[in-house]
Amino acid sequence: MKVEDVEVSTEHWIGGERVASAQVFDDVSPIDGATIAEVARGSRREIDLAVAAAKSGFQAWGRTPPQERARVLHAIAAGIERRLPELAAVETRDAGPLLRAMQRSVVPRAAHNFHHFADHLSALEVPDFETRGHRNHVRWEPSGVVALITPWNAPLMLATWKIAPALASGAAVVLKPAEWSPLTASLLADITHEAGLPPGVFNVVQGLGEEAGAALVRHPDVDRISFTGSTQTARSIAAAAARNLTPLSFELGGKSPFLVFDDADLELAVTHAVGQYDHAGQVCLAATRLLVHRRLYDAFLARFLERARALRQGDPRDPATDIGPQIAREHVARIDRFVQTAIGRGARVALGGGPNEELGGLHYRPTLFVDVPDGAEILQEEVFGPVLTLQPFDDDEEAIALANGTRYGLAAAIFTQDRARAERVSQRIVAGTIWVNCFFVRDLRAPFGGARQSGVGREGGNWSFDFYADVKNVCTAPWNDGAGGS
Ligand SMILES: NC(=O)C1=CN([C@@H]2O[C@H](COP(=O)(O)OP(=O)(O)OC[C@H]3O[C@@H](n4cnc5c(N)ncnc54)[C@H](O)[C@@H]3O)[C@@H](O)[C@H]2O)C=CC1
Ligand SMILES: O=C(O)/C=C/C=C(\O)C(=O)O
Repeated sequence: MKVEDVEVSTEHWIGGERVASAQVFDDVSPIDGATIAEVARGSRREIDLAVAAAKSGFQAWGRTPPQERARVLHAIAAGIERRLPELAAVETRDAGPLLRAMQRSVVPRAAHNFHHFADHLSALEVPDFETRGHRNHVRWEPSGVVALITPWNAPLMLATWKIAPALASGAAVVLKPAEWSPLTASLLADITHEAGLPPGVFNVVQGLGEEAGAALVRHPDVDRISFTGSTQTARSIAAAAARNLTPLSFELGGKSPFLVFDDADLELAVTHAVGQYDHAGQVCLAATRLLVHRRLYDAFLARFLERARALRQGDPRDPATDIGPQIAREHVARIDRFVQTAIGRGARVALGGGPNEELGGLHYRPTLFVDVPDGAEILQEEVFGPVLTLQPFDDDEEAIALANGTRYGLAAAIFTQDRARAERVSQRIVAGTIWVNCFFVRDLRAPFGGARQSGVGREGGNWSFDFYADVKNVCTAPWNDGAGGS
């Protein structure tokens, strides 16, 4: 079928072929609430087929020389680059991100995910060290079938962030994309095929989490599970994985702090603080708890409100739009529940505070809470919408205590012009990633993941290979064949 004039298959991609299901589910666009596709609703049957196809595809792919794997990955990246306009248009219609962000950064990042892990594979440095004349030689061996489960908020970018290192390591993949934004995964399947990836090495099963997703994670032939999504879903996946002792990697929710010290560059800090509304706040990393030194508090608040009031909500395809819609009406209602509960607890709305009905109710107004009572839910739970809180602090100790005061530990942002303070505070904040005087600067060699309830394990660079591959050490005694060495 056609979405934004692009031909997109709504069937699964299994063993190099399109496969239908008896049942379908509706894919609704967040732009106008229209049903844009009826997508195959996979069940245990399709998961069994896909895992079997991956197992079979793995036999040859796992033995394919790294240079050849890297070549195919670069070809996939080139396919993504070639089809950038289509991928951007379809994902914007499907999930609601700004079209210009898709074109400028998200689709290029998806291609970069493949280029990066292809290059990483080619340059993989194999540790080799000696123990009393014995040589230890470390190898990353292909592991088998990898199950990938991804969320709706950044479907193409987050799926390729996992698919690329999994394929690079020699594994075969079964991807279950989120049911709220399933379409670019289907286009990606076409791209992998055009790039020459052999049948069965990459499979996509569409469907609902509790049905197709649950069947995939409990499958005994799955060798790895990598999941990005909510902390709540992670618990049921961990329980399923426990039955087969399947190794898992989780990238989960967050409630990241944004610390502005009294020596910070105020304009820089405000620019990044307002940026936390990007993608209508549907970003796991979003630093939604603004913690500002009391001396800067009033100036920060005034400047923040001025900048945030200038943001334009609208159609994400319009270049003048800064903030697009939320993913679904249910999600708008969920965000509003958090906001109304906060108001009920006595938090004061300094900005926004409800859906933008003038735009049809799928947009939520950028919202800022001040004077929030200690312990309020809005300071603790991930809203996953354009809702920020602002709290003052008096000294570094209080800032650190507030920053660490949730069950999450995904990321943090620190704004200060004092290097020593940045170093000291970074050491004490519990988070997988800390940005100092910047935000969302990503290098794919860096470890990425969350502490506490924000994740299990790290991906990125060697950490991805350590997870997706079977790491093996070969320890060899000195040879007595006259050739020397071990
Ligand atoms: N740490 C990170 O890198 C990121 C984390 N996220 C987190 O993702 C969440 C938002 O995404 P959602 O799609 O709402 O999360 P979700 O947890 O509801 O769903 C994520 C995926 O899991 C599947 N799923 C649901 N129940 C399942 C089950 N029982 N078994 C197997 N699979 C199941 C869904 O179909 C979907 O594909 C937020 O909490 C956000 O913070 C989002 C992006 C990045
Ligand atoms: O850069 C990454 O690998 C992950 C980024 C996460 C998001 O973009 C998100 O949650 O939206």
